[in-house]
Amino acid sequence: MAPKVLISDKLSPAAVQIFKDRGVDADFLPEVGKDKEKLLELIGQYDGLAIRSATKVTEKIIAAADRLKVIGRAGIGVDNVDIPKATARGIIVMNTPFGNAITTAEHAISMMMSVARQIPAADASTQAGKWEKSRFMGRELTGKTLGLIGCGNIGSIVADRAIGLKMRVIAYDPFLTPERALALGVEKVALDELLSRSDFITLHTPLTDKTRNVISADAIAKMKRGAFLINCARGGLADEAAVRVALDEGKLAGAAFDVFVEEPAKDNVLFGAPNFVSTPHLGASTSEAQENVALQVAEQMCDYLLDGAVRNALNMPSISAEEAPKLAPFVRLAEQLGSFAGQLTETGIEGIRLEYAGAIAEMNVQALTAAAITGLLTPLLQTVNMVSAPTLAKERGIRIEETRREKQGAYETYMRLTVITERQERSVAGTVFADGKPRIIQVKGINMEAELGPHMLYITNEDKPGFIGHLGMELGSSGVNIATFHLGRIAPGEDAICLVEVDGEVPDEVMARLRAVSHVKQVQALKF
Ligand SMILES: NC(=O)c1ccc[n+]([C@@H]2O[C@H](COP(=O)([O-])OP(=O)(O)OC[C@H]3O[C@@H](n4cnc5c(N)ncnc54)[C@H](O)[C@@H]3O)[C@@H](O)[C@H]2O)c1
Ligand SMILES: O=C(O)CC[C@@H](O)C(=O)O
Repeated sequence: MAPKVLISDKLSPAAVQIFKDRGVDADFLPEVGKDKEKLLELIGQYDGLAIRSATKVTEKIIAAADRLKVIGRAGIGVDNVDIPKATARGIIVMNTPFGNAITTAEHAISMMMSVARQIPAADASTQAGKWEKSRFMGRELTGKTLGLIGCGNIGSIVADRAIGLKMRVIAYDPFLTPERALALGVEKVALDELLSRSDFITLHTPLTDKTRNVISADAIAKMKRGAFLINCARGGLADEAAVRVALDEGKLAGAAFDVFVEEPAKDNVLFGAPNFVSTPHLGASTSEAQENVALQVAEQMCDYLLDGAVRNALNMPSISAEEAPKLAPFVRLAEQLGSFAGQLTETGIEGIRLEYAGAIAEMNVQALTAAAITGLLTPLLQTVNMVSAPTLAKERGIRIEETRREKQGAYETYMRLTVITERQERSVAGTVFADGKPRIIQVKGINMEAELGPHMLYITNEDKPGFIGHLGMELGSSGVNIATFHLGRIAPGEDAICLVEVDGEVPDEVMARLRAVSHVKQVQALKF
């Protein structure tokens, strides 16, 4: 029986044709994405679901999706898909990371020009017969400083176009290496410097815990009076109420938003503010981009449904069906080592060294390296997966070194990942035990043995009597339950590391109290 795909958003008809040509039954029902009940009723009949942003693939939808094997997002952002729930049900989530990048970058440039010259207001006034020539005084772009927050696919295209407009481009992006910045012709700066120097600021990051409200009232206070703000990335990167105040007070000369905290935006606090320009999430809406992403998603979904081949999956490594079961725990180990190091890395990564010893050295090391890079980049990049991770690392000028060795020491398999940054080298090593579960066995050369849980605390401290009791008391009195506790140290009295698994997220105020515990040097929450 041919696989069946539901297209529940407005995808280009080109996608329907691809499915048909390749022998996949496709139902094109673009209104279903907006009708939760209808989607819930229908989803159980399909092997594939092709979407844009209107369809919300929630836990409830996934629970009802008995046959679903793949969700294909024609676009970049997958905020509308519950990926952990899809993963738990073995459903692959794939996207098309590059198909609409140029179009979205062009929209950001259009919005910048539009707000700089007050085009929408001038248009409305002119068509109302007012001819208010003296009301609309614009700002020239030439020679002005454009600050990019996020310099990935879209940010770097915006940089290229802005340089063509004779702007000076500066960028804040922790993953931008100096070499990549040089190649793009942008100056890499810290966030505060970007805020204080930019005439125009455009946002190009995913929405994560670290980027939410990156433009807050405090950030706006650091900006130049009369600066402009453009957001064509994700609602929530800017605090909308703070932007409204800044527009009303004239601190910001204008703002242009394509994306909003709540979409569809019907009654937003920014509506009606002075020199505020808006579009209804049109960043990717050109016929070219929609054709690109529709064709790509249809081809990718057919490849998977018909041949089991995986491309641009966000929750599944690209490995053949035969080797998958054997490799799976080692892929998990590689991802955990990468994620561990990535969550502890604050500055630009110059290189990664991967050492494989024992039986692991004979495996599909390329897949394991890709898994390690995926884990490393995931805290900062929205769309990284095992297929794209090596390319993304290369594009960012991150050097990858791999070495394979025979078994040494006590472990049958040993994998060590070392991250080389501008400032330091940090290594973390692990193995997979006979129970198939990955373990961390070394951090910064310090031996320990820890299984990682969903919520971990990474603590570095001086090895002094009383520290463990003090830490336990602090966590206990704050109501934080300890699941597991692992210790390691260089030598008595020297640097020590403590990995604590806790049952749930640790509130900020508790983190602050832990940092104040005597002999503690660093406390960081890690999620796996
Ligand atoms: N408006 C639209 O229709 C539309 C269309 C496509 C993409 N988007 C959105 O645009 C955004 C960028 O997409 P992309 O394809 O360029 O993604 P990308 O993953 O290629 O680039 C994101 C960049 O953000 C950087 N970054 C991550 N965390 C950061 C932080 N805390 N501070 C500064 N930089 C940080 C990363 O290092 C990376 O270089 C995403 O949010 C995406 O969903 C919107
Ligand atoms: O599908 C759209 O129109 C928006 C897509 C965009 O937000 C994306 O993340 O790719």
